[in-house]
Amino acid sequence: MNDTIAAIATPFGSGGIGVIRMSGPDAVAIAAQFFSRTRTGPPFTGNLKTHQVYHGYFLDSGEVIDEVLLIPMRGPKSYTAEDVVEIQAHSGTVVLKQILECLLSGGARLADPGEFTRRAFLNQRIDLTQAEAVADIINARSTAALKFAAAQNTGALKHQIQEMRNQLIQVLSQVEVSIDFPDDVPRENDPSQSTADIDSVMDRCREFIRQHEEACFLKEGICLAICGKPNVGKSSLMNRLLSKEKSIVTALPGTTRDPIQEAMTMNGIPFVVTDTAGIHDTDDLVEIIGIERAKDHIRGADLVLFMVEPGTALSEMEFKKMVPLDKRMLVVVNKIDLTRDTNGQAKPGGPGLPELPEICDQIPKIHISALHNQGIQPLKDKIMQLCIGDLTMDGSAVIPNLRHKTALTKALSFLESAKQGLLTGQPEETLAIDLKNSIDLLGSITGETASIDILDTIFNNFCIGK
Ligand SMILES: Nc1nc2c(c(=O)[nH]1)N(C=O)[C@@H](CNc1ccc(C(=O)N[C@@H](CCC(=O)O)C(=O)O)cc1)CN2
Ligand SMILES: Nc1nc2c(ncn2[C@@H]2O[C@H](COP(=O)(O)OP(=O)(O)OP(=O)(O)O)[C@@H](O)[C@H]2O)c(=O)[nH]1
Ligand SMILES: [Mg+2]
Repeated sequence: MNDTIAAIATPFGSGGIGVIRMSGPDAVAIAAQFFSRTRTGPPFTGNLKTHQVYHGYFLDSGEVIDEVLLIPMRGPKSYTAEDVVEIQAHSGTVVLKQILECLLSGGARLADPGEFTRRAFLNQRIDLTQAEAVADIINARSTAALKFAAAQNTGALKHQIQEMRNQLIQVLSQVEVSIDFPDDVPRENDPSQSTADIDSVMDRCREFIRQHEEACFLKEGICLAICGKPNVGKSSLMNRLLSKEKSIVTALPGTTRDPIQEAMTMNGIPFVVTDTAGIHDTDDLVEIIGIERAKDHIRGADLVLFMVEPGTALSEMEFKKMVPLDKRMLVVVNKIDLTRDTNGQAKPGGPGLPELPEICDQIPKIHISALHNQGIQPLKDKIMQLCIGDLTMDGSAVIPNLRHKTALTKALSFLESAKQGLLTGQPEETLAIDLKNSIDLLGSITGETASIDILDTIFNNFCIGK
């Protein structure tokens, strides 16, 4: 990286200030050609000290382009670990472009998307998980996602993966000793320490993989669909969850036709909630289309709230027609006020709890009254539990990233094979290959063994100037 790159680091459009940054060996010299402490020049020739803020003017052939602040940051104590210069100018596309063009004419090259962060990685200031965390911070859609990305940015995931990888390197070195010096190691060497080490790394891989879906929910948000027969109170629940009158509620069955969608956050996690048309057999053309759309949303949902009301019965056939069985689902028994008083005592003469087919036995259930605002907080807690599970929000390492999951899954299968090899006394050479493969796969997560293709996919998804 012996050239110097430059880019506008702030978004296009007007704003308070705009930042242009440069990184590379000539960054300070290039900036100095255009910088003066006074409006009339001459260019600053003194020594620009690192991590100091200089007030002055950006001049193009003696003409003031803007009043700016200039910050030199000498490597390795900089974002890229190279010499970095930031120029803070007034924001506005024309000003920033003009300054950038001067820097390019002065010897800098326009940076590729993500190239600053790529340099930070190539200069080993950060690893790949931290580079990915930078992108996740920029794209975070919720406070929860931001918290995990920030933890990853400080190296939480890197350290865990490195620990696992080091543990395997230990095992591999034992194996290699017995390949190289077979006479020094008793043949019937006790493999239990090695299997224990492999087991512990496998457990940690499994734990990351198990939490992957929950971690994705944090990052991407969760789609909830409220569905059920007409008039059970779906729209009433929608409005309760949103705390506003979004959907029309009437005593008439068939009120909701089009799916009604709205975004909200619960416990810092983004949700998109969809209220759908009541599903039943009908000849009404509008309702038929509404029901088709309801089913599309049910298929696309991460969690289906399947609503039923007291005094009704549902056959297995009816149930299967409404929701696919493989869905993450919560049965919401609404209008519980009709069967129970506020103390939970059965109301004499009131309708009984809905009768559900046996296949619903395993599905979690919750009782609420959307009309009387009862059981809404327990419902929210249940939704969180079903989607996020035991993922604690303490910012510990998670893998909200398919690349990590794929690498861990492959590493796991090599470790499985290595463990079998150990137990069945297979040749050390085969064992060593399995171990090396899993070590490389863990290394690909942090970037120690990542290919150029992986780097390109990661950094090309960044914006220019990052
Ligand atoms: N103006 C500005 N604001 C910014 C950034 C930036 O580059 N410029 N950042 C860009 O993303 C973020 C801050 N991230 C940064 C991370 C590391 C270093 C850095 O210079 N690290 C060196 C020196 C640390 C030190 O002096 O203690 C290092 O780690 O060696 C700078 C910014 C957000 N805000
Ligand atoms: N007693 C009682 N009535 C409720 C409750 N929740 C909703 N209702 C009433 O049930 C009726 C239907 O409510 P909606 O929310 O429109 O029901 P829906 O499932 O959206 O109906 P469709 O859109 O027609 O499928 C309205 O009269 C509501 O006031 C509840 O918890 N208890
Ligand atoms: Mg409705």
